[in-house]
Amino acid sequence: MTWLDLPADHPFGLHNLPYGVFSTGGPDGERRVGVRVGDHVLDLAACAERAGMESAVVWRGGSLDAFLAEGRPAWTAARAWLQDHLSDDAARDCVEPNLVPVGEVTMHLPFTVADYVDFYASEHHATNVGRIFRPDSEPLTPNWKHLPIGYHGRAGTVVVSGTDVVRPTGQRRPPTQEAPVFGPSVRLDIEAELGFVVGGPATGLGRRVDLDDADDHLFGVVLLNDWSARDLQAWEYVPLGPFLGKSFATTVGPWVVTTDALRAARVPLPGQDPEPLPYLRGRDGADGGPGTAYGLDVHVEVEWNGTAVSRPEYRDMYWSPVQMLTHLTVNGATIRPGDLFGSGTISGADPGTRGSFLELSWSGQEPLTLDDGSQRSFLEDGDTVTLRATAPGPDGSVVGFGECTGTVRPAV
Ligand SMILES: O=C(O)/C=C/C(=O)CC(=O)CC(=O)O
Ligand SMILES: [Ca+2]
Ligand SMILES: [Mg+2]
Repeated sequence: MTWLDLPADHPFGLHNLPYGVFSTGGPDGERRVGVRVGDHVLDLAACAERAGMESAVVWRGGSLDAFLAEGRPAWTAARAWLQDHLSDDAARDCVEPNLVPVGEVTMHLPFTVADYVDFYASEHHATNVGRIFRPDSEPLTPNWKHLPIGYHGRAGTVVVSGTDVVRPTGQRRPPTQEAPVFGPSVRLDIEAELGFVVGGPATGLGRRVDLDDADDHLFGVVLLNDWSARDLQAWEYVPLGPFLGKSFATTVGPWVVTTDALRAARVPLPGQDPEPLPYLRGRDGADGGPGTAYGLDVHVEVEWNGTAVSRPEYRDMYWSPVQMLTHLTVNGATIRPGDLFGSGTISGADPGTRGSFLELSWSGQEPLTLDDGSQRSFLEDGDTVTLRATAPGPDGSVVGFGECTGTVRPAV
């Protein structure tokens, strides 16, 4: 217990300490790196400077970029320093003046997104989409259980929670027609995902990251909504995969929860059969615990205009984040700090755990009823979708991710 007096079950207690970038005095205020502590944001550079910490400089500059580049030893040291400082009465003088109530801040994109990749790591999601998009084929393609399938997305349209999403316009082919039409998407959807934030030294061209080293490149985890225009997607994706149906916006949560804070949330994967090729194979954990290719016990909630419509469980994901990162570099492609990769839509076997409206409404055949009595299959203008998540922390504590929200605006 410290002078901060945070309840033990607070999702932003000292066991969490996620990083973000905030301003006060509105969105145009100076951007500062912050750490969420309870219902406050700690101005990290100001606090560290006041404490005479030499490395405080990495937190100046209004983004996490420099800190991400430092790598695992610096991340671990910073976490230990924060935990010490925030629980030491003697440090109250440098902490307290630099705490800003969370209601007074505007949150910004926490880091410069370098390359953005999106995977497809849920067997249930891939099976559902396969059934809906390709009813005449096997739902899972022959490669699906041999490699984590992904595509390269658009880093420049990754936006922070709270940013409006303009309904995309493009080509779609109505079901009864041969020729495409042009106009606003009429099947705008979401995808509830986690995003993994890469840090540490950039790798060189031609090098690959071994599975055992992948963790050292994983700084943290954000909530991620991969907004998807299903009609644009269905018409354009053969043969090269997702393009304009997904590149118009991807929303991330404002808080980067560190992989250090998620140690207690590691769980074994649901099971991989057939066994993957050696470069993707982890080592088993002791006593049935998580191995080196671990899953994460993160509980996600999807809310549509205030109605909770789904509760995806990240532990249902087939591929581990370290397998995704390893696979991403196996051809010698470089990674660098600020790279972001999405897990893919988080869907489980239970219909109440599906992470997209395409699946929840089964492509419009089974509309959902919201609490206000209205019915929905896909998004209407003015609709708001909010993702939330928590994970178990040490000793019965809870790790919060905050919210990842966005409202749909009419097409231009
Ligand atoms: O199976 C398909 O054709 C496409 C599926 C997706 O929507 C791709 C995607 O974004 C991956 C995911 O979120 O799991
Ligand atoms: Ca996706
Ligand atoms: Mg997207």
